[in-house]
Amino acid sequence: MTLTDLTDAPVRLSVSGLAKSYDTKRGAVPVIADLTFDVRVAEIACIVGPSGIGKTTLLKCLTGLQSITSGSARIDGTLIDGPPEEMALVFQEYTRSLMPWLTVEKNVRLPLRHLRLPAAEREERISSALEAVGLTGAESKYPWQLSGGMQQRVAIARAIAYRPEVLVMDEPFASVDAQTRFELEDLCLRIRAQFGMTIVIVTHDIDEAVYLSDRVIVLGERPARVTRIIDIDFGGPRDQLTTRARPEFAELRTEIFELIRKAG
Ligand SMILES: Nc1ncnc2c1ncn2[C@@H]1O[C@H](COP(=O)(O)OP(=O)(O)OP(=O)(O)O)[C@@H](O)[C@H]1O
Repeated sequence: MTLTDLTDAPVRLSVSGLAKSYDTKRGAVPVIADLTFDVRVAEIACIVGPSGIGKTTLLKCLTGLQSITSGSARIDGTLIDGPPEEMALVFQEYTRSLMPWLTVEKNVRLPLRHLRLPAAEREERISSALEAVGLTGAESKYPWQLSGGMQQRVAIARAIAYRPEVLVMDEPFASVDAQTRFELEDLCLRIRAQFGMTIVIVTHDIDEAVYLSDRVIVLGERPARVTRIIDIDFGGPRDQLTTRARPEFAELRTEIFELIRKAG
């Protein structure tokens, strides 16, 4: 499969009629009413919507950290009813997700302890993950010796060393400066190309969603429903300057902005 024919790729993540209520002292509070969408193998899907609509709640349901009230989420056809082995999660708060007392290399090594890998493969995964994120040579540094962007690269390296089928990211670039954000977005595109991972990202940044996505899933209404699913095809490799300068880019941005504004 090439990255130009993703529409023919099999469905990896399938969400069907997913609803979620939180049990509170005042009773069950519905947050998500009804979400249905698919994400195919090696696609990048961004989830956008107004603040408080339930984006993080959706990611928690997909990663098995929260139970689903009704409906279902499946990965390769298997029902998600706990944290799936095939998934890895990257949070916005890299400072809280990395272990400050462990070196970069040991942070990346951590989740591999649970996989019974031959030693050579384990070492290869660690070094290729660090290489993929441009951190070769920083193995013995501690997270607190690195910039925010580099720390988020470590968190991403840790996720990709695990080689998940689906990489889930919750506002992963919200805490870094604009230049680093562009670099990390391009890193995402490279990871998808190199490892064929399916990537699901929650973002508040509409431009980021348009730049990265094969499909943008717009949430609206309260409790949340899918307002629209927008397929994005720029017909070739993406580039921060030329892709963002295209007229279709501006049209898509405006369309999504309007949808979110109406939904908010
Ligand atoms: N554990 C919980 N118990 C009860 N209500 C919760 C819980 N977690 C989240 N909520 C509520 O669910 C709603 C959706 O929250 P969520 O964080 O999923 O939205 P979001 O779209 O990710 O928000 P933002 O864009 O601001 O990050 C909010 O009203 C929130 O207060």
